[in-house]
Amino acid sequence: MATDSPIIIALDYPSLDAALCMADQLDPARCRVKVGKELFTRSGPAVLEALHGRGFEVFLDLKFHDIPNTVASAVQAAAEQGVWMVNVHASGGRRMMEAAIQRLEQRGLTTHLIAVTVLTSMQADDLADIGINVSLAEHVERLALLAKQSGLHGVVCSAQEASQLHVSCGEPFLKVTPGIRPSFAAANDQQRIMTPSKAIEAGSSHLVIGRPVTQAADPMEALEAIESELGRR
Ligand SMILES: O=C(O)c1cc(=O)[nH]c(=O)n1[C@@H]1O[C@H](COP(=O)(O)O)[C@@H](O)[C@H]1O
Repeated sequence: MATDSPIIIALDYPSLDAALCMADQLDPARCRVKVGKELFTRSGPAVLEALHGRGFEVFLDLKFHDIPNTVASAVQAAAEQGVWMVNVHASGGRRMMEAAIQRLEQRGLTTHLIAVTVLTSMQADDLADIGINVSLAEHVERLALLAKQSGLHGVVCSAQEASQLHVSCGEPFLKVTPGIRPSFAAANDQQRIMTPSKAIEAGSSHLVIGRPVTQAADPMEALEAIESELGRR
């Protein structure tokens, strides 16, 4: 079931049962869901089947980063399981991204392929630690342009960079933004954060939201507060 909601709920849970318990409170007409490293490592493809069976479009967030052939094969494997979106690290480089998108095209697979620019948990200091001495905004833009030139459908970035990428990468180019924090939520380990409404105003196409909903005392109330902030209820 396709939804026009920009909201993607991150199902960061340690077991299939816990993830499905949350999914069963959600409505596939009102959001998509994201399966990340912990849940997929524990439950494997069974979680994708279970979520697809409930009508959800799934973003499989495994952030592949390896040699081109390995990443292309992993992206193909994800797409053949019917996921709506899958991601790689843009820092894997042009040849890696081109191999991945070409593999999808050769097989007629329509899964969205996007690239992580700079993780939303990072600040300028963290980039300096790994030898990157340009500004964070500049590095995000460089990786986003590389993803676009490699033929990818969009990027993962922070909402703080979305308006800049709207200008430099043009449209249509997906800007999937984690680090979303409604005013009622704690930042946790996220550094580059923004509220849901500001993120949409800045040009985010999709908002990835985890703990502000999944760890709220009443997750549905938290989701509804976000929907009303976005004028969707
Ligand atoms: O690719 C991602 O989804 C991602 C990229 C990024 O730069 N930052 C980031 O937080 N994420 C994911 O987005 C989700 C954010 O969750 P919360 O911080 O709980 O809202 C987590 O599942 C992260 O793995």
